[in-house]
Amino acid sequence: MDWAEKYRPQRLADIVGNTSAVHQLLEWAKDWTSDRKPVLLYGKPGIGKTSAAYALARDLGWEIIELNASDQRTKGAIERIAGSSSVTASLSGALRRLILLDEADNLEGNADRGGAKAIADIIRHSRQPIILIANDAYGVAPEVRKLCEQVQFRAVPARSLAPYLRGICASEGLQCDEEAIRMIAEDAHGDIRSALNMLFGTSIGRDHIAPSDLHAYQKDSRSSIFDLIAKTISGSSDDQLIRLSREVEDTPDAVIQWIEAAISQHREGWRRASGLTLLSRADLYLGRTFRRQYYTLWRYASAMMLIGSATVSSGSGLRPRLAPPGRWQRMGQARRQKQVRLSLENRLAEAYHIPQRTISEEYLTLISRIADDNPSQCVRLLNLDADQLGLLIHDKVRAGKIIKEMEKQAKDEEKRKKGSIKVKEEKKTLEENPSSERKVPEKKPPAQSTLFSF
Ligand SMILES: Nc1ncnc2c1ncn2[C@@H]1O[C@H](COP(=O)(O)OP(=O)(O)OP(=O)(O)O)[C@@H](O)[C@H]1O
Repeated sequence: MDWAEKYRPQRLADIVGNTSAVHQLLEWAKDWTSDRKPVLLYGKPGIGKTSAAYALARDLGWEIIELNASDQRTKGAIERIAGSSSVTASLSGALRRLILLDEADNLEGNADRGGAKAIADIIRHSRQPIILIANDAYGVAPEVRKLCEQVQFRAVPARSLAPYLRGICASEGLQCDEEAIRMIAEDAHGDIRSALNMLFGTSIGRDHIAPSDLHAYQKDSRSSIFDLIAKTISGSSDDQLIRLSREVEDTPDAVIQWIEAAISQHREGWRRASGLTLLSRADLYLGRTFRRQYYTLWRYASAMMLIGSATVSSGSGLRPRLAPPGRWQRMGQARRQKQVRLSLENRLAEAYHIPQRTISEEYLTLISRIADDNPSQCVRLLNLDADQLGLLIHDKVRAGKIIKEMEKQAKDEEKRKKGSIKVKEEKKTLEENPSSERKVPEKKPPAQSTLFSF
């Protein structure tokens, strides 16, 4: 068994790092009642989200049902599996049944059509606790996200990971040099699964690990795009660049964008101009590769983008900031924005019984003006989240404040309600037992509300 599985944390206390997230999760579970929101655990892969959910269930003696494969994500299947289990008592006699929805940021794919809506319905009606897991909270459909309490898992820093790796070496009887431990902890970038895999991979056939063994293991494994771009800009040899380009997982059309981002950082205009000219030639070859389905052309494209850029960059002394191309980030933001817009238009279409397209083309400006005059009423009526309101009133910051204020008011109202139930009980006790002398506070009138309409 590989070590990532062998050392999967069994109890919450075994989870490395993320103390406050684990605490938040435990508090949620301890106080759980059926009107409590489900939890959305999010964060990058390999940092313990799934393990934490299982460990929580084990610590509390809860049963766990996991739904993760996309073929289980059709509306009917979700309703059948999670819907029924969420409202019936556990057969095994466990106190509760924890429903785990992994890959919650992947509910809208082809096989999942209807998934997000089904999950939103289940969440609203479930009488059992639910944990959703996602890498990116914003990838989760807004109608689901806003029903959840969000708990962020963060990448585990190398200084917390190193002692953990040392412990594993000790229990495996493996000697590992401090420098090797440090390198593994840092190379993992917070991903504990990847650190364990690297340690396990390097340990095969050895009882001692030195930093040089690690290099050998890393060389055997795939090189990262970071190595490839750094080596290209530092002007490494043609052979080395071609070898690295075969090892990276990224396809040439992704690599070309990374190089473009790095080449654009040259101070000298001629380097930028020559580099970008070469990239545009490489891009032509890539286009032809796809159009003609003739993959031999990839080689020309790779050679031109890598060897060409290395020639242009050699001797520049540039140490580029290696970051994913800004265009991807902008595309991600645009995609997110589009999702918010679509969910808003669908909500309006449903509320006013007007087709979504008509809303988009004819009514959005009008509704936006009305919403601007009375945003909180609009939120109440249409059940909007901060992103949707921000889009409607064209002001993200104001929308955030309004939603926060409304959540606060809702909490206060909840407390007031609980208080008035208590007062009623005390009043009843007083009537039954007049000798008791407690004063009954006056009941406040309910908040006024007006209708939002157009
Ligand atoms: N915080 C942690 N403490 C201890 N071990 C961990 C932790 N995070 C990850 N691991 C190790 O990595 C393995 C994978 O972790 P897990 O499946 O919980 O990650 P994840 O965040 O849910 O990742 P993914 O998003 O890919 O599902 C575990 O079996 C465990 O060995």
